[in-house]
Amino acid sequence: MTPRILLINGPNLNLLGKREPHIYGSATLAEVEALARDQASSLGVELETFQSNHEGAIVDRIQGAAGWGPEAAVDDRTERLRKPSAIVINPGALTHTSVAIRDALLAVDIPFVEVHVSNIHAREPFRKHSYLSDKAVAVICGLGVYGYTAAIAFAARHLKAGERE
Ligand SMILES: O=C1C[C@@](O)(C(=O)O)C[C@@H](O)[C@@H]1O
Repeated sequence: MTPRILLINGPNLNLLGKREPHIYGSATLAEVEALARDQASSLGVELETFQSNHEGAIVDRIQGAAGWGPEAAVDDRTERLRKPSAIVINPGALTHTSVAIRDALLAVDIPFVEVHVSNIHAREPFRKHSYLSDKAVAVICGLGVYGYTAAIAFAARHLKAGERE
C-alpha cells in the first residue's frame, strides 16, 4: 500500500505569503501545499493536507489519523483505515503552548517531523520552547518554506517503516 504523509499547519499559517513576509517569505500556503503534493507524487507517497486555526480541530485531525474521534480517516473505497506513516506538522504558535497537541501525537503513535518556517531560536525567548520537539523524529526551522520540502523528503525516505494499513 502506498505510504501516506499527513501535512498539518496550525494557526495563522493560512496567512503565509501575507503575514510578516520578512519573516515568513512570500509563498502562500496554497503554493506550499501544491509543491508538497507534486513532491509527494514524484516520491510515490500520498499526501494529505490540513490547516486549522483551532487547537481542537488539529487534535481531532490527529486522532482521526489513527481512526479515532470525529475525524476518523477511513479510505472511501475500501472502508479501511488509512493511517499515515508520518506526520509533518507546523503547529504555529501552538508549538509553544499546546500540551493537547503533544498528547494527541503521542496517543496516535505516528512518527512526526516538526517544521517551522522561521528560526524560532533567533526570535523572542518564548518561541524557543516547543511542547513537541523532544518527541519529534526531527525538527526543522529557519529554512523558510523549504523546510516543508526537506521534511517530506525525509519522511518519505525514512519513515516508511511505520507504514500500516
Ligand atoms: O505561527 C508561527 C509560525 C512558526 O511555527 C514558524 O513557522 O516559524 C513559528 C511560531 O513561533 C509562530 O507562532
